[in-house]
Parts: sequence; C-alpha cells; structure tokens
Amino acid sequence: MDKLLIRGGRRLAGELTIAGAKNAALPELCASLLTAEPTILRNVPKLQDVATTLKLLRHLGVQVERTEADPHTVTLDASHISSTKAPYELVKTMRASILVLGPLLARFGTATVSLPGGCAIGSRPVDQHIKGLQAMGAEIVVEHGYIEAKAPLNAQGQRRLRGARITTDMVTVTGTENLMMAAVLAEGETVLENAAQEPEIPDLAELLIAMGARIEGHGTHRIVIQGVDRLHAPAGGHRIIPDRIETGTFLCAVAAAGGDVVLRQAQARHLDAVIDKLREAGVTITTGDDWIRVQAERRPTAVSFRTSEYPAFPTDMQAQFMAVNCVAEGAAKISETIFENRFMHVNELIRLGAKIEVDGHSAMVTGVERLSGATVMATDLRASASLVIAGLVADGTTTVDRIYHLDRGYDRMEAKLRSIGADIERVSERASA
Ligand SMILES: CC(=O)N[C@H]1[C@@H](OP(=O)(O)OP(=O)(O)OC[C@H]2O[C@@H](n3ccc(=O)[nH]c3=O)[C@H](O)[C@@H]2O)O[C@H](CO)[C@@H](O)[C@@H]1O
Ligand SMILES: C=C(OP(=O)(O)O)C(=O)O
Repeated sequence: MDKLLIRGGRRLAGELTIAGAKNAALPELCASLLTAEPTILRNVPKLQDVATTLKLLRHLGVQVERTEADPHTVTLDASHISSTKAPYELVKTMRASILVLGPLLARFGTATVSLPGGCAIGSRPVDQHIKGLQAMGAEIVVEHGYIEAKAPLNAQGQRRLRGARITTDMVTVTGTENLMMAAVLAEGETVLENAAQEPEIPDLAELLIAMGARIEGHGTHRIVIQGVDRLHAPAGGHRIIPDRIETGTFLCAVAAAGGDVVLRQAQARHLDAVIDKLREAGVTITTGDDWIRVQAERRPTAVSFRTSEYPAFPTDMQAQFMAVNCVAEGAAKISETIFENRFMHVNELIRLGAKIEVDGHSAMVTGVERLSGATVMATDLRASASLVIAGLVADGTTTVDRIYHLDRGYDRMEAKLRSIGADIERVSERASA
C-alpha cells in the first residue's frame, strides 16, 4: 500500500495543468454502451476510478483502446456486448458503476447490476435511479444484492423503455445521468424534473447530443429528452471538461501553503462558489478563459460555508477547504448538507493539531498558527486531499496512509504538487519496509 510523505512549509509557485473531470469521464465512458459505433473520448484522466470503469466495460464486452502514447484518449467499441451483468466484484470499489444500469437497459432491454452499497461518506442509496427507471416501465427486482431490470415489451415485441415524467425526491447527480442515458433511447418524451445542474451533466448531454440524442434543458432543473431509435459515434469524438474539484483542491493547497500558481486548462466558471469563498479568505484569484491564477501571500482568514447542490459550494470541496480554515485566522462554521457522514477527515486533521468541533452536520473550525506533522490515515477521496493540504503547511513530516483513496480521483497529485515546489514523495510499502 502506498503512502505519501510530506515535509511541510514550502511555498508553492509555478504552473500546472488540470486533468479531465473524473465525474464527467465516468458517465461518459458508460455512455459508450448506448451505441454500436465507436465512441472516442479525449482528456480522459488517468486515475483509478477510470481504470475500474474500463475494467467493468471490458467485462461487459466493450473493446477499449487506450495507447501509452496518448493515454488521455480512449476509444470504446460496444458493438458486441457479451454480458449485461455488472458483478459485485467490479462494482464494490466504485459507486459510479451504477452508471451502466441506464445505458444497458436502454439499449439491450435488460441489465443486472450489483447494488453499490454504502461507503465512508454515507449510505448513498440508489432508490431514485430505480424509481425513475420504473416510471419508464422497467420491471425491477432487487434480490441477492443485485438490481435486476427489464424494459417493457413494446407493440413490436421489443424490450424498450417508455418516456416518462420523473421528479426525483432530491437532486441526484448520478441519478440524473443514469435517467438521461436511459431516456435517450426510450420511446417518446422524458421530462426529468429536479434534475442536477452540476457541469458534468451538460457535458454528458453534449456528448449524447453529438451521438444523435435529442436533449434540451441540460444545465437547468428540467431536462426534456425525445427518445431516438439509435445513437451513433460522436463526430470527431468528445473532449471531457476540466476537473473542477481537482482545480479547487490546488486552489486550496496554495491558499493554505502560500504562493503564486497558475492552473492551466481550468474553468473558473464551474467554481464560482469556491472562488468567492477563497477571495473572502483574502486569497487573490485572477481568471481567464481557460486558466486561473492564485496568489496567497498572507495567512488566510477563516470563512464559513455550507455545502449544497451546484451552483452552491460543492460537498466534494468541503474537506479541502476545511484544511485551509484549520490554519486561517479566526473561526468558521462548515455545514455539510449533502452526505450524512462526510467529516471523516476531522479526527485526522485534529491529529495534525487542528482545532475542530463537530456538532451533527456542522463543524466549528478555529484556525491555529501551526499544524504539526504526524501519521494520518486517508478515509475517503476528498478526505485524503485535505490531509495532503494540511501536510503541506504542517511542521516536520506528515505521512498520509491509505492513499489508494486519493488515487481513485487524482491524476498524479504528488507529481503535480512537486512541480510547484512541494516536498512530497510517494513511498510504496516495499520501499518503506
Ligand atoms: C461519480 C460522481 O459524479 N459522484 C458525485 C455525485 O455522487 P452521487 O451522484 O452518488 O450523489 P447524489 O447527487 O446522487 O447524492 C446526493 C444525495 O442524495 C442521496 N440519494 C441519491 C440518489 C438516490 O437514489 N437516493 C438518495 O438518497 C444521496 O445519499 C446523497 O445524500 O454527486 C455527489 C454530490 O455532488 C458528489 O459528491 C460525487 O462526487
Ligand atoms: C464522492 C466522490 O466520488 P464518488 O461519488 O465516485 O464516490 C468524489 O468525487 O468526491
């Protein structure tokens, strides 16, 4: 198992390039199941969740091409599918595997997908995905840990979903994506009310439209889809948007450690809420069409925030911003409204000397002048990132253990941090033994 060793106290300076968005790549890789023609995706990040998704798609019979020469371009050919079952062994490590359910059911009329189960940040049910597919006429049985779904028979005796009006009980990102992918091949019109507006949804919609889908309203709370008989290859392929959470993570790293860094291939307009809060904290942020410059020359001021659906402050940035508040001047309240258990990083930050008190869904953080390096354990993806940020400012050495969580969602985070001056190295178990 790999660890990160961080010697804190270095100012960060230079430039780095932001990778493609994990949370856009995962549904878009699954969207390749919707057509018999090859789908080319560009700017695919090189990270563990993408590798897991590709493994699952290969298991289903999708031919995947990704060359060493250009690992960020992936060609997926789902012309011959060998299975419509996503087994537990492949689903258990990644909740986003549920995203094969909508496309499989829409194109093949049948799908069996393991329930993804809970995870460190909360129970994360998929009842809204199931409810939406049932509204489209699917018969769904949940048995022995699997969702077994069949589309209804139409007048021609084919199994095909029917368009429906669906209002989810809450805003769900992967739920909206799954239902949108199911609806593009359904018969008739589907209206998704209370749809998620996260930038990954319009990006997926753009890919589907390039494949021949008829979608309107993506990026709003009401998405209207007219089903078509078949989809084709997206002409020229599709380029995945930059990762707004990776971007925000580096912004927070500079805010906490101090420095002057330019992030290339970054979209500031996807990060308004985080950038506003960083400015409130005293950080200087300048933006252009595809770059963001962050300058932090003095200790930040603690700022309060509340996570919520896009365009509000993203839950996926809560842990990293908490690390900034840990070393800021003053005290601030952080409220988490999306997941019931997303404060797993708090105890580890406290091990580094942070002053945090959790009360239900809120955490009161009182900034301290210095953190002190220690061994800490990553518990989930963004918790890991917050520990790395804290390690960058802590005195002495911080060891972050269990970084397989970090590797799920970041493309060479330590290499990127090293390139802007951080003293950080990856140590594998064997090398450290
Ligand atoms: C791969 C991906 O894109 N992951 C993101 C996605 O996760 P994900 O799509 O899983 O998160 P959701 O938006 O679905 O979850 C929002 C809330 O709704 C609840 N819920 C959701 C679906 C459902 O059927 N029933 C239900 O109760 C969840 O438990 C949670 O409390 O959006 C989250 C919220 O922005 C982000 O933190 C994740 O990084
Ligand atoms: C929670 C996250 O991802 P996932 O939904 O894939 O677990 C995340 O990206 O922070």
